[in-house]
Amino acid sequence: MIEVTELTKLYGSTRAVSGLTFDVKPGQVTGFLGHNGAGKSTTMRMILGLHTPTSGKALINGVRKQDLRDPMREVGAMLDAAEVQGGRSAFAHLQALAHAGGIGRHRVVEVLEEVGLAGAARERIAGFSQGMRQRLGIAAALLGDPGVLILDEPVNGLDPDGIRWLRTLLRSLAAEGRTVLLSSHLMTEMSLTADRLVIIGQGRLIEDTTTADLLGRFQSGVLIRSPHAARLSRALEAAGATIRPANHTDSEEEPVLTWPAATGADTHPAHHTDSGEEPASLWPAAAGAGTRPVRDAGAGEELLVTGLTAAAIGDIALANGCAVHQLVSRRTSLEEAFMEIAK
Ligand SMILES: Nc1ncnc2c1ncn2[C@@H]1O[C@H](COP(=O)(O)OP(=O)(O)OP(=O)(O)O)[C@@H](O)[C@H]1O
Repeated sequence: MIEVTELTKLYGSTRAVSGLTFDVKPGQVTGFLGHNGAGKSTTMRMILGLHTPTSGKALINGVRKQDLRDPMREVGAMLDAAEVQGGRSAFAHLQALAHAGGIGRHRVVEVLEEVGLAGAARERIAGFSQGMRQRLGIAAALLGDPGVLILDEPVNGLDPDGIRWLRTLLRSLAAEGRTVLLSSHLMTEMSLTADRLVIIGQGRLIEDTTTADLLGRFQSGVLIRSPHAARLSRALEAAGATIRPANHTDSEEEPVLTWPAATGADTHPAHHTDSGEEPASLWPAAAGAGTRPVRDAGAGEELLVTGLTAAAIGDIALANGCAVHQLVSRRTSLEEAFMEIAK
């Protein structure tokens, strides 16, 4: 278990981490997401006792890392795989670490097997690819068979096979009841690996949620454009659909998709005052959309419909005598969603 409470780190005038609070629970893979410079590495370094917090605290199994009685067996970490000295062999490197932690030689053999480096164990690290270095870093983290694992950008440099291997490894370690925290700036990869997502931006917490919840908010939808948008919207909603403006605007109005957790804004629709045409109740505050009423205007604005297939939408439009000028299935890319959330 990792507990981060009101953690703050200032580097001179740079506020790298700001009042960050979240838990990382055992039995799950937790993804720690943020753009470059968001504060992920700084947070991990504070959890690992390598940097001193300006304020707040970060605990592993209820105590600070430096107060753990048997640190290597309680927590394993990989921060920067490139830092490893290149002159030694992988075996010699791991054996030195094992020796320092009072861990037997047999464990070195085991972890080399586990990360797929047994065949390269006697080769000098200097000749390793970035992916091999990542595997070696993960082997080092696993040496003490720890209950808590902290990995900074472990996917970097891995090829697709390596990424799949790592995903399976981390999920099985979590299934054994371990606490697994890994950072990344790749939303799609994290969504495939992590059960929970802690997303930060500029050192602050933006989201702490399950991956399933986040994916649900960015589910598939169908983009439609109709000169009878209001009538069609009513018919679609009556059939159980949720409708919101699509994630762009080509009018002079403000952008329509905002992310409430990022802005803290209350995005519940306000009554439309300039046309008075449609009640705001047309617009459920679904998925945190910055919503506004639908108007029938020219070719109509682009709307994102969720909860119905494109075929069902077409049938409903026909049954209600609504022309449709565009009907396109769309899946919001998770990277797009992440850009929106974390900006
Ligand atoms: N030792 C340091 N001295 C001064 N500023 C630092 C130091 N370490 C990090 N920073 C600054 O703190 C902020 C957070 O950096 P950090 O490396 O924690 O972010 P990150 O999310 O891990 O980014 P990346 O994915 O690029 O590693 C950045 O503005 C960075 O420049």
